[in-house]
Amino acid sequence: MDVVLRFEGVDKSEHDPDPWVTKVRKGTVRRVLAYFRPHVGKVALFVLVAVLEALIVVATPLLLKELIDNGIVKNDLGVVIWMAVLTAGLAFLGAALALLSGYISGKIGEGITYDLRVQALDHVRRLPIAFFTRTQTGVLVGRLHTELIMAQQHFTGLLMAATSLVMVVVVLAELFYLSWLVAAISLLIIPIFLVPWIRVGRAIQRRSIRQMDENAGLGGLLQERFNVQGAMLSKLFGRPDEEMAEYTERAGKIREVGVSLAVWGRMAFVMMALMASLATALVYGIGGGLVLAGAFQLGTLVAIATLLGRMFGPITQLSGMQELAQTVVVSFSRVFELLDLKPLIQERPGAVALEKDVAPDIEFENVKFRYPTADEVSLASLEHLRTERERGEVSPDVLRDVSFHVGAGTLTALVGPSGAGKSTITHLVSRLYDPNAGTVRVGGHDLRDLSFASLRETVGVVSQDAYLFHNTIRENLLYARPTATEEELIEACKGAQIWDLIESLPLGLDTVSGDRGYRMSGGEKQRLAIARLLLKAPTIVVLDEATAHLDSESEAAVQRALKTALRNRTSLVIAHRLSTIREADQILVIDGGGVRERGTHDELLAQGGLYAELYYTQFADPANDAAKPEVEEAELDEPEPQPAIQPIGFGG
Ligand SMILES: Nc1ncnc2c1ncn2[C@@H]1O[C@H](COP(=O)(O)OP(=O)(O)OP(=O)(O)O)[C@@H](O)[C@H]1O
Repeated sequence: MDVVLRFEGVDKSEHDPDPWVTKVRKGTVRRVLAYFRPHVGKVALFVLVAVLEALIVVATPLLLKELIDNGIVKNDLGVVIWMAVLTAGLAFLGAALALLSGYISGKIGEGITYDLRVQALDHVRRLPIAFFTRTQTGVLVGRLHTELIMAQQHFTGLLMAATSLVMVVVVLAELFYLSWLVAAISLLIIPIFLVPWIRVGRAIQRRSIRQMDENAGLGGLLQERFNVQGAMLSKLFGRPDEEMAEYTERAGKIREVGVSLAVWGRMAFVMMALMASLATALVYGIGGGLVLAGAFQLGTLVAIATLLGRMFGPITQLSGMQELAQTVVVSFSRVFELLDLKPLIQERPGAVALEKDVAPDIEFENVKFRYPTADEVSLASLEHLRTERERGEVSPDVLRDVSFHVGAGTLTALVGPSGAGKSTITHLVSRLYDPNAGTVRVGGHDLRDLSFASLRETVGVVSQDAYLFHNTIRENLLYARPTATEEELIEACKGAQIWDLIESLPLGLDTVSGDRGYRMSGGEKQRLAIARLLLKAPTIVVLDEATAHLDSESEAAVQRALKTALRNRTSLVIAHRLSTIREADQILVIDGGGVRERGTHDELLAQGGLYAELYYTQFADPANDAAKPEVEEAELDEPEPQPAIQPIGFGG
């Protein structure tokens, strides 16, 4: 077998050097073996038990020989009874040892997989956001979970195969001791059985891998289509017939490979049984002749036949050992591949913490930034589509020489056309990415000098589409501050204008929200996110004001919630509402990855530049009352009609 495993859902042409295939790097075996180190004691015990098991297996035929030759043939009932009792006793001991061996191999296999899994999870959670934006979630989850389970199973299988090695050696030694002629003949005929057996093994292996591929492919597709957003998109835009055809085709492939696997599995079983029967016939044929010729006794013949019967299982297991070992190495190397991915954003040794509860200022100085390419942050094997890599992806500059200062405790509004770079600027403040040149400072410190813990504490982010875990509202809120009391939770919810709603729910704070829970509107979700922010009480707030999907009532409530959230904090807001923009101490008009204009609303209008243009474009829609200065105060208290089409000028 080639030491490769293919990844799901990717068509591969025959001669294509395929990045979706895991290639085992040099040193991988040594690396796998290193995981054994903490389990050396258990491995030694495992080997000891394997030897004892093998000794019991070879002792039984000797007892049978004794029973026949000195008991039955010599008419001695005492020997017959003793030997029968001893055989039964050994059978019990053998069964107990087999259980013990299974337990130890399970402990070793599970222990090593546990170590690897914990290490991988810890590593992946440290990877930068760029990794997650590049990676197909289903494949990543598969790598961290399903494939590891498989690796563990193969690993345990490998350990069990190792016991077979001990067994075969001991059985062969005894065969030679009993009759070198029969032993030699059996050694010669074993390959005749083994060659087709290995072929069957390979056929099964190939089909198992294909089955995994097909299952993972359908799993990934379902994960994408059957989550709430995916289901919504496919209901609104999907082509049900084509979609169903795709599901059917994939399910058909799974069925096909499943049937083929069942047939080949049965074939393996039949071959085993056939092998054992033919061997028995052969041994009794040749051995019977030798007994008649007086070469050895009847008891020896029975012992040899029994021994051979015991040898086929271990031999067939051994025949698959090399492939099993390769599969284990491949499975591990797929996780190593992840572990070797260096996090682009790391905490500097000796990183400092910002002073708590004091709003710091924010400064961008000649910041240049481009999003990392796939090669820089991700693995080809974790991406679904390969087009970018194949074309030699280049990543254009998104921010070119951005400089600005946000005073401590002030509000800066970012406005500008869609794709201008506003969100990117906010990403740099929370250090989701590091700039390629220039510096981002908070409280006078380069962000790269701050500890992650301090940065997390300082910067709070509310995005447009607030994400909630599938858990109770309470747990979602406590995520921001696990120690918060009931009173603090309620206070935060009141501040975020969401308490009335929560109170009206039958289960209140214990209502399950998130993907499969209580369906919250966009505005409600954002207010809950604001409550989460209030609980966290950061000194810097980064906010992407919601535009879409807010009814006028919840939009007014969100605005009120924001007033509380932004008070006494340094705020950077991607602003979509005139009220926020007018309240800002400074407006930055972002265009083409740079700060094109800066000033207050009135100053910028007076300049008659891009801001004024965007502003009047928005005004061009007479239905857009939100943009009219005179209704701005009222909108915080009373619902008002909203524009049918969102303004394109102030963000996207
Ligand atoms: N993760 C990413 N990887 C690569 N390019 C990205 C990524 N996110 C954004 N971009 C690109 O960076 C540019 C700036 O995007 P950004 O989201 O900062 O714009 P924006 O001003 O916030 O736009 P909008 O108002 O529409 O949200 C765009 O050209 C966008 O395509």
